[in-house]
Amino acid sequence: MAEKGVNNPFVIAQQQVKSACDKLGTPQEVYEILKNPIRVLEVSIPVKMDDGSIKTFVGYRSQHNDAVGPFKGGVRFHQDVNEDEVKALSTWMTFKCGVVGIPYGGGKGGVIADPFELSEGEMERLARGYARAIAPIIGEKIDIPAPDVGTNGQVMAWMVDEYEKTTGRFEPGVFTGKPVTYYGSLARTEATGFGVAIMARYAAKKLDLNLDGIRVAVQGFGNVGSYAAMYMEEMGAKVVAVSDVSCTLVNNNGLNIKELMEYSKGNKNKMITGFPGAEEEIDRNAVIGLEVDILMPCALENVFTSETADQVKAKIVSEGANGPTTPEGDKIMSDKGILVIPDILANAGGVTVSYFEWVQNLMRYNWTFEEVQEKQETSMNKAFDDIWALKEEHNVDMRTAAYMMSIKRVADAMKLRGWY
Ligand SMILES: NC(=O)C1=CN([C@@H]2O[C@H](COP(=O)(O)OP(=O)(O)OC[C@H]3O[C@@H](n4cnc5c(N)ncnc54)[C@H](OP(=O)(O)O)[C@@H]3O)[C@@H](O)[C@H]2O)C=CC1
Ligand SMILES: O=C(O)CCC(=O)C(=O)O
Repeated sequence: MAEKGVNNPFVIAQQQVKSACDKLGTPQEVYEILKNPIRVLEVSIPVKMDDGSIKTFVGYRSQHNDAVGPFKGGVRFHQDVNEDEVKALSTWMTFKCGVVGIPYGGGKGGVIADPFELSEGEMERLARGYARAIAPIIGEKIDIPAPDVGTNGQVMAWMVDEYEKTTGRFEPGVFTGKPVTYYGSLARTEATGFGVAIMARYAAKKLDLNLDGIRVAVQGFGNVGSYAAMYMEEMGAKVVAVSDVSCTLVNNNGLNIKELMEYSKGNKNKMITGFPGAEEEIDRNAVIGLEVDILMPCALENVFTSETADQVKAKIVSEGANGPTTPEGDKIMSDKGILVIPDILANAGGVTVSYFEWVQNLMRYNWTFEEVQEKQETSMNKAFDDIWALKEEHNVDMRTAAYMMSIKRVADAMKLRGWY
């Protein structure tokens, strides 16, 4: 999905930034600074495998911009990770943090590895090796990684432990997305999916759509997709389709999402195939063309492209994944009148609650689940309203408006700091 040539995500990220800079009329220095990450580190991680052999994995940490605050962004373990993908993801993080107005810049990490091919022990040694390798450039006030595709709270806990062993400093806030029992925040695990759902609900309200019985399809059933689906169901919608790499499950009366979450946990590689509560199983890619009102891409990049965007029948697309839509895909969906809630807004709940986790870590204090979700919702609804107002004022789509708002914040900080 994240190929280097066709639909290169970094080229797309640069185009998105450039087109919003042009709309804003920023001085050319702004794009000149924002077009590339400030630093990209490539690391080589030797891992002792269970059979006694040594296998070397390649990893990256890209630090895009820290004008507003420390670099922030997840770490992806996936076989298709590459340098340009990590650079794009770090660029998107800068502007995502700007959208919700949290005091961070953008960073992102990745390791070329298929987690499903690794035993738990190999996964732990890889996570620790990566944390050791990037330790010189991260820190609680410098760069704060978190989970992304293929990583989770346990991986973050290993990394915090390894960071302490490597540096001699106990800084639990150097990674976020940790388990609640080890310096994590309540409501972080749910945060990204919850945000994708509440942004869809907010958009539905704008379009006068009632959520009761509304048809929803979700692509990807990992951390983001599963909670997005669960919250949509709780809000009264019917989640009629869910996909992962194995298939798309369909049930026109609505899938029981909690049962599906339980089922996939116990299934090989956490897959959804074989779920008894589905009416039928169809091709995994068919999910995007189904007759639904709301579509939630929660997997990887380049889902809605010049070749596929035309299949979309939904009225609202809430982007849980980073970079699911290419600029051509955006144009096609916009021409069809589809309201696309851009990734840097729709999935900003994860980093927002990571920020709350970090604040709690620095204070050595804990908030309740309800407090965290309430703060998240207030922050994301405000971002939605601000972006909506800009979209109306400049007659642009929500993605361009989101970039315009965020670029202005980052550019103001760079100006005040004397970067241009
Ligand atoms: N975790 C977070 O807090 C945040 C994540 N995001 C973004 O959300 C997206 C998902 O991340 P997350 O849920 O954490 O990752 P996970 O690893 O938990 O889940 C990814 C899911 O995507 C599925 N998937 C992969 N390829 C395909 C495909 N071709 N078709 C259908 N499904 C597919 C996977 O299936 P399988 O398991 O079968 O391989 C899995 O269900 C990513 O783009 C990520 O960057 C954005 C903000 C925050
Ligand atoms: O929680 C975080 O810090 C970052 C999450 C992330 O990687 C993302 O929003 O893409």
